[in-house]
Amino acid sequence: MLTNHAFLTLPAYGQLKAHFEATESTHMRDLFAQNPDRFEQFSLRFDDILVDFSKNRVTAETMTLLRQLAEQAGLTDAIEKMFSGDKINGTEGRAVLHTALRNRANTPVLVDGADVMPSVNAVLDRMKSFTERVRSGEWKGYSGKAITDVVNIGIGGSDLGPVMVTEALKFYASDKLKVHFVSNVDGVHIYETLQLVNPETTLFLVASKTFTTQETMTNANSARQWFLDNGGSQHDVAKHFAALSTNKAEVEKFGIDTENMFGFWDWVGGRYSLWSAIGLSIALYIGFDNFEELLAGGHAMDNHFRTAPLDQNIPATLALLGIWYNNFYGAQSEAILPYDQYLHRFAAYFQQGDMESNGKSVDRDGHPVAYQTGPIIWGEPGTNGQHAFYQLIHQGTKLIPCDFIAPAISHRPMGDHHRMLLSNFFAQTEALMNGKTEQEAADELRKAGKSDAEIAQVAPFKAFSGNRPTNSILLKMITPYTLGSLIAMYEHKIFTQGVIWNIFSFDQWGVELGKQLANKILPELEADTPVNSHDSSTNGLINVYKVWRKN
Ligand SMILES: O=P(O)(O)OC[C@H]1O[C@H](O)[C@H](O)[C@@H](O)[C@@H]1O
Repeated sequence: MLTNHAFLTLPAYGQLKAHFEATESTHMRDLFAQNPDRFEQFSLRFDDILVDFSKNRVTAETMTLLRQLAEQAGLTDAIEKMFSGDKINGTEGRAVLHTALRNRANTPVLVDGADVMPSVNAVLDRMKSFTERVRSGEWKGYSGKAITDVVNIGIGGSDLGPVMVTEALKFYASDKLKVHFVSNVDGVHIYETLQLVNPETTLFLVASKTFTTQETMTNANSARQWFLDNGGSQHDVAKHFAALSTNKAEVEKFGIDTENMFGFWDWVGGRYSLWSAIGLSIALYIGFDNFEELLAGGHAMDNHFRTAPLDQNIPATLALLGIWYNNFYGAQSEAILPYDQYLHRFAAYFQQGDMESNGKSVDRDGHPVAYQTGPIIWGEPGTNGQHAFYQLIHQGTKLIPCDFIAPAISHRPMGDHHRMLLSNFFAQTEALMNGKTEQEAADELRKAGKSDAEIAQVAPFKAFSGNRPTNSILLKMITPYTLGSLIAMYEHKIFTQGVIWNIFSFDQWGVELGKQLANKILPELEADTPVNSHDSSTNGLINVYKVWRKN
C-alpha cells in the first residue's frame, strides 16, 4: 500500500504557493529573453523523443520546489511499490502491474510471492502463434477461407487502447487483414460494422476483462446471432470467436472454446490493458514483431521512469508541470494536440487513462480532498483544432496547458504536407508563448495603412496576451517502439500525479452508479405503463420516451 500524506501540508506545497504568488505575473517572453539557455535547461531527451518544456511558466526554482513536492509525497518509494507488485490499488486490494506485461528483461515480478512472468510469457507465446496462424492464412474460417476481417468487441479499456494503437500504427498493417471496433451498445455500431464483413472470413474478438460488461456482452451476443443467421453453425463458432478476458467461467458460459481464450489478470487495469491479451487486435493488425516492439518501447520508458533522477525524469516532470497549473494556477483542463493524423485517437485514449484514474475526490485516508485532482483531458489532431477551438486557447479567459506532439518524419511524405504541418506546430507554440502586445498589433495596422481611429478601434482585439504554456513533444518517427514509450510516458505521468494528490488512481467506482440505475430502469422501459418511482425529470423523460417510441 502507498504511504499516505496530506497534500496541502507538504512543506513544498506552502513554498510553491508563495513562489506562485511572487512569480505569477512573470511573462515567459521575459524568461526567454533573460536566459538564452532556456531550451537546453528545460528539455529532456529519451531515445528518439524530445520533450521541450521550456515554454512553461517556470524557472529553475519552480522546478526545484516541484521536485521537492514529489519527494515529500514519497514518489520514489511509490514507484518501487508499483513495480514490485505491492497492492497499491487499495480499494480493490490489487497490485498494479501493467509494467510486468511489457517487462522484456523478464526479471521476476512477484505478486503474493509468486513470479507472474511465466504466465505473462505463456500468454504472449499463445498470442504469437495465434497471430501468425491468422495472418498467414493457416487459420481458416468455416468454409475453408482465410480470415480477412477482425472485429474487436469491447468498451472502455478493452476498446480505446486497441483503437488508438491500430490507428496510430496503420502504416505497419498488413493489407490482408482489416480491423473493426464495436463498443457502443447502440445497435447502430454493430449493425454498421456487420455490413462491412463476411461471416466466412471474420474473426470476432470478445474483449472484456470482466466478461460481464453489458455493452460488450450484448454486442457479442448479437454478433454470434448474426454469424449463426448468416451461414455459420454452432460448431463453427470456435473458428470465429475468441475471448480476451480474466474470467474463464464467463467465457465458457458464453460458449467460446477456452482454447480460444487469451487470459490476463486482476492486476491489469482496464485502461492499462492494451499491453495484455486485450492487445490481440493490435498484434493481428501490425504483426507480432511490431507488437513486441510496442512492448519494448513501453519497457524502456518504465526503466527510465524507475531509475532516472527526478530532474531527468520525463513522466515525473510532465506530472509536476500539470500540478503546477492544476493546483496553483487553477487550470481545469489540459489539451493533447497530436500533429499526426495517425494519432487522431490519442487524446480520446488518455481521456479514459487520465480522467478515470485521477477523477477522484476522496484521498487515500477516505477524506474528501480540499484541492483539485485530475484535469479534464481533451484534444483533436492539429491542424484541425486550429480551425476550431484554438481561438479560446489563444484569447479566451481560461488557461489551458497544451501538449503538442509530432513526428519529425512522416510515414506518408506527400509533397510539402509535413513541412506545413510542422510549421503550424512550431508557430502555434511560439504564438501561445509570445503573444502579441497591443502596441505590436497597432504597429502592424499602421504598416497596413490603417488610420489612427481604425487602429484604436481594432488593436485591442488583435492583441494576444501570450504566456500560455505548452509542452512540445517531438518524436523522430511514430514507430511501434516510440509509440510504446509515449504511451508509457503518459501512464507514469498520471501515476505520479495520483501519488502526489494522495488518491487511488487504479479504481473507478465512479462508473458504477449509472450502471446500477440503468439496470433498474431497463425493465421499466419494457412496460407501456408510465413510471413514477423517480424524480419528476427522470419520470418525465421515461414517460415521453414510452409515448414516442410507438410512432
Ligand atoms: O473490460 P471490461 O471488463 O468489459 O470493462 C470495460 C470498461 O468497463 C468500465 O466502464 C470501467 O470503468 C472501464 O475501466 C473498463 O475498461
